[in-house]
Amino acid sequence: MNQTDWLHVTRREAPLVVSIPHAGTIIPADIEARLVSRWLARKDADWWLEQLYAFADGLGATVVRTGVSRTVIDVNRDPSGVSLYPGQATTGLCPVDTFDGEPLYRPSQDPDAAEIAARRASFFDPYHASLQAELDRLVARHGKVVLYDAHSIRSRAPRLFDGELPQFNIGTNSGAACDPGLTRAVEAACDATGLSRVTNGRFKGGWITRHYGQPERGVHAVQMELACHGYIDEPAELTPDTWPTPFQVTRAAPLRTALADVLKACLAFANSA
Ligand SMILES: N=CN[C@@H](CCC(=O)O)C(=O)O
Repeated sequence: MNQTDWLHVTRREAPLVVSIPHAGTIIPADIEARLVSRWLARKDADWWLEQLYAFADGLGATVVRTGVSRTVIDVNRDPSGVSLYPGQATTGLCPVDTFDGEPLYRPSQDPDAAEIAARRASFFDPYHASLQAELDRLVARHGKVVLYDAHSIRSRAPRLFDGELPQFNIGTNSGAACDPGLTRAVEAACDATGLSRVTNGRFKGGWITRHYGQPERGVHAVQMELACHGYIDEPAELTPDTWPTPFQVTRAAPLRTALADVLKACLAFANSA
């Protein structure tokens, strides 16, 4: 697969990079043939994020997005295979089950170490080479850059967390990934909506936030995990007939306005002395 078929980089000049690691649905045919079902393999995608954040390049943000499904390889996981949350339920670099614990592969079809290494070379490394190059380019130009890692998830996923997720879940690797001033600015933009928000709750930031967030080197990273009911219907029961639901432009409008304010707050922080 040619890189341009799946790796999308919109290059702009402002000191803000938006990473979209989980909206992809591409699964190569040889992998798909070994999966339990096409639907299950795409169930945990961050649906419609490219539509939700379509305004970002208009703000001057550089956007890096993979079209490849996280089921093939998850670019938000440590490439060495170390768990994001040791001892807790989570999905891995080449996940073998869904958020709900359903097996993704037919019996004896899980990827072995050689296949994981090949997927890493094909899809993980190019994504990160692009992300690193864009961050380097913008740090060289501005000195200080915000990396905003964009996610969404169902508001209820009992294997991963109790109860219902707030609308905005900000992750900064418990404060290590960015200056506290950026965290406060993003929190303020979320809180101005009156909608629910938590910082470093269940979602503290994945590998992208943890790896690139190095304030001392000019990269301030923040992860935004949205409860997806802010822009789409979330059915009580997920089946191939009910999920995913379509993107809803009207429903998404207030959330988009809030997210534009969040990204503007990121830019104001990056442009500050
Ligand atoms: N929708 C995706 N969520 C992220 C969250 C990472 C974290 O735990 O903060 C993921 O699975 O990579």
